[in-house]
Amino acid sequence: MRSRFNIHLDLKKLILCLAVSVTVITFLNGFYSSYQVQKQQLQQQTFRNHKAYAEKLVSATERFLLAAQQQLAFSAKILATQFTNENTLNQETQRLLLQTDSFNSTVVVDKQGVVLDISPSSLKLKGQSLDSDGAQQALDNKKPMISEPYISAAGNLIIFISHPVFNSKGEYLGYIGGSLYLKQTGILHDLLQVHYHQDGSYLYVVDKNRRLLYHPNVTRIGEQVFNNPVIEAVLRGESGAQQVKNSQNIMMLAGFAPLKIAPWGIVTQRSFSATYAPLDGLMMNVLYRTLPIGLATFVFIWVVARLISKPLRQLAETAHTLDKPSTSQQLKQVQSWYFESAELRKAMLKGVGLLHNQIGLLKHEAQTDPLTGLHNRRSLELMIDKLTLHHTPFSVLAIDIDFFKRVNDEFGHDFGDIVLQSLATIIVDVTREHDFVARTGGEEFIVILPNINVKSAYMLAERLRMRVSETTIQPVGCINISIGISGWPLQQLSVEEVLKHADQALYEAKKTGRNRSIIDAKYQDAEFLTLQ
Ligand SMILES: Nc1nc2c(ncn2[C@@H]2O[C@H](COP(=O)(O)OP(=O)(O)OP(=O)(O)O)[C@@H](O)[C@H]2O)c(=O)[nH]1
Repeated sequence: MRSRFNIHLDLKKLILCLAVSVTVITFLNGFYSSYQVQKQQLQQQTFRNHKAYAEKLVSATERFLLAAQQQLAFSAKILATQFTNENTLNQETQRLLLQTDSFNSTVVVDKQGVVLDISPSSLKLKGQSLDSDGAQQALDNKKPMISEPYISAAGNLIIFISHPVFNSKGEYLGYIGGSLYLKQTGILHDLLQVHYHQDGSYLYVVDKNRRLLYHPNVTRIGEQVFNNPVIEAVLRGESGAQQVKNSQNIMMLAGFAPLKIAPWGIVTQRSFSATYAPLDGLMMNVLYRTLPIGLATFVFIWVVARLISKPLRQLAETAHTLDKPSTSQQLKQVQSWYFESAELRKAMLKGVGLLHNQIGLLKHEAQTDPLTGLHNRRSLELMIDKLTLHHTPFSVLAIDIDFFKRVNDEFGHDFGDIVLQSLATIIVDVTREHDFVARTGGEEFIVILPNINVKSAYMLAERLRMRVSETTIQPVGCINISIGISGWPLQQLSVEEVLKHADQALYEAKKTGRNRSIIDAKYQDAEFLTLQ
């Protein structure tokens, strides 16, 4: 039956395919898992770092704001007794501006909101009323405060830190304050800029109105940012870390922490691509390191596949020629080194043995006369072909039982068979081992005598005839035979003609009284046979 799949895959290729697929899948799975684990670790690490970083910046910023408030408190104490002394006012505003380096400008304002002194003086606001949000808040609150960001009279985005000034009787005199220009360099800017990472991380500070107080992109300072879950979380007073999409729709890993001293929050973040960039190199490294082992595994599998498939392939190839005599030898040479192939070889050897026995038996039956066990006509033809092929001369005896019909008629067919078998035994007994005896018809026999001339053949025929006539076959008694003799080669006669001449001589013997041997007339003068 034809295979449903006409695929020319051999075992070696199948093993190789299977093993390579398993190896590649295992490798890819390992590679992918390792990538995912590394990525997760990197993400966790980045979250931890950024949260810690945001908290650290919160504490640094709070320290700075606290220090600024303390500096203002110190000045307010001095001004409590010197509020009308212009020199002292000027000294304090300048000292705060230059010594502390905390503010972009400093100012002393009386309780009506009029500027008593301002540094730098280039701002030219002395004597003017301040009506900015920060100034108004400071006057209204009469306590230390940090304002919300607002646009100053000079057009700067400002945060104003102020401290009230009370005299010894506790009367409110005004306040002293310092402003931080959010869009310009200053201590707050420096503080946050110093910490700015060069690895793709950045941070921003946001106030309760979701307004950016600090951002590395200065143009965005003052901008309000809505719908940002990280900003919402930090303004709720939470600190932590999470993934977030920034305003440019870039995925970020963010850490965040709120300030306590002001309603602000600090967010530090890094893009996915910057975070995971080292992974590419790492994974390439893994690939390079795994490659030699992978190649070695492949070679190992290839060799093993060859070893496993070799005996089976040899057995499969031998299976095509089971009827050849050399098959057994070929099977014995197959090195079946593992159980299944060894068993298969054993079974094939057994099968081949049985097959050859069967073939031999059939061959024997095809060339044997079943009654006498002598060669039959087919076998006779093969023998003659062989002799003529090798130019081996031979003589022919054509033998026939005289009046055999009478035996059958008188004793029955079965006893007739016994006579035939007895005659066969006598012929084999009288002839030599390498002479060829065949039963070619009912009671007709042909004997081929290789390398025997017709004269010697005649003498053997006579010996045979005498022996037959002297042998008693129970219950038939004695029988006689007639023999015609010819030989090959003779002149240009073919083998068929030679056999015909033996028949003619036999006919002659019958005609001239039976129980005799006659050499065909053509051979009367032939003393010896010679090759032509
Ligand atoms: N028992 C037996 N008889 C056979 C067999 N084959 C042929 N015969 C018989 O052999 C006989 C041959 O008879 P004929 O051809 O008349 O020859 P014959 O009686 O021997 O007479 P001649 O040959 O002239 O001497 C026939 O009776 C056949 O039936 C066989 O296998 N067994």
